[in-house]
Amino acid sequence: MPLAGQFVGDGVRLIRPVGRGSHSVVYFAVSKEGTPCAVKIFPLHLAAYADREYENAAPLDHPRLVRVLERTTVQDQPALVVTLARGETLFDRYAARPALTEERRAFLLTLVHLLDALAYLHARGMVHRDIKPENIVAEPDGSAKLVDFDLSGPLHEVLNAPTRMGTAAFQSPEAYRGEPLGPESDLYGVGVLLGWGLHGSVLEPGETPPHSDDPLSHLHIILTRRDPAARPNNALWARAELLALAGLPY
Ligand SMILES: Nc1ncnc2c1ncn2[C@@H]1O[C@H](COP(=O)(O)OP(=O)(O)OP(=O)(O)O)[C@@H](O)[C@H]1O
Repeated sequence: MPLAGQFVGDGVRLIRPVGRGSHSVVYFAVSKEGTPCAVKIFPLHLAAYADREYENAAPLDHPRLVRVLERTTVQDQPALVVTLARGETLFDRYAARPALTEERRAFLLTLVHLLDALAYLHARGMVHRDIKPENIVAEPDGSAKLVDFDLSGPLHEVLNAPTRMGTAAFQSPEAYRGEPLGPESDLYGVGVLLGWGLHGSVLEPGETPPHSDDPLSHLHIILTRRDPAARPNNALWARAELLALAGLPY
């Protein structure tokens, strides 16, 4: 049976797909009061992802994070009702143009909002572990929200078996090695995003960035240091540095 038109949870009606990830399909939906929201639907065998995302994210409440409202099911598939992030993903928005030359102010605002979200998460003892353009939804002025907490978890979590968290191009070297991850690993992803904005493409891990006269290239280089111990681990410091280098007021 098609999912569009189905009712889930407390009278939430699915309207149409709005995004797709490797673990789920996400629908635009409307609550019974008429409020737009999103419903993230997982295949049955990934119920543990839905449970983990609900456990990790339900207590979170920050303007730069979507809120996970309810754990439910849709035609027996595990699902989450989530507040809607308006706009388009950074991946869609900047697929064909370097963000920092074409839309500097909007992209800087997006990075500031991302760092606000990470500062909140890190202060609560959590790490996102999957910073990438598909997980950041931005409005035309650059206002952004971070989505997708199914890989998130406690800082420096030791898992039963080494697990490579995240998505290859944005993954820190320690995430690639399957080591426990801290705030500096999320900031590595921010650094890769910044490099993408500067150069219009994602560099290969370890690749020397092309020369750039942009003052922000300094921050790109230090946020993508391969040694996690030599990399900044404070999102608020990175936010202040970003604005100072960009010559913008705090
Ligand atoms: N709350 C939301 N509001 C609007 N769109 C959303 C929302 N959550 C997710 N999306 C869209 O759905 C896509 C997939 O969502 P999400 O990243 O949570 O799925 P996933 O299966 O966990 O993906 P991944 O491959 O990163 O593990 C996102 O890239 C985004 O386009």
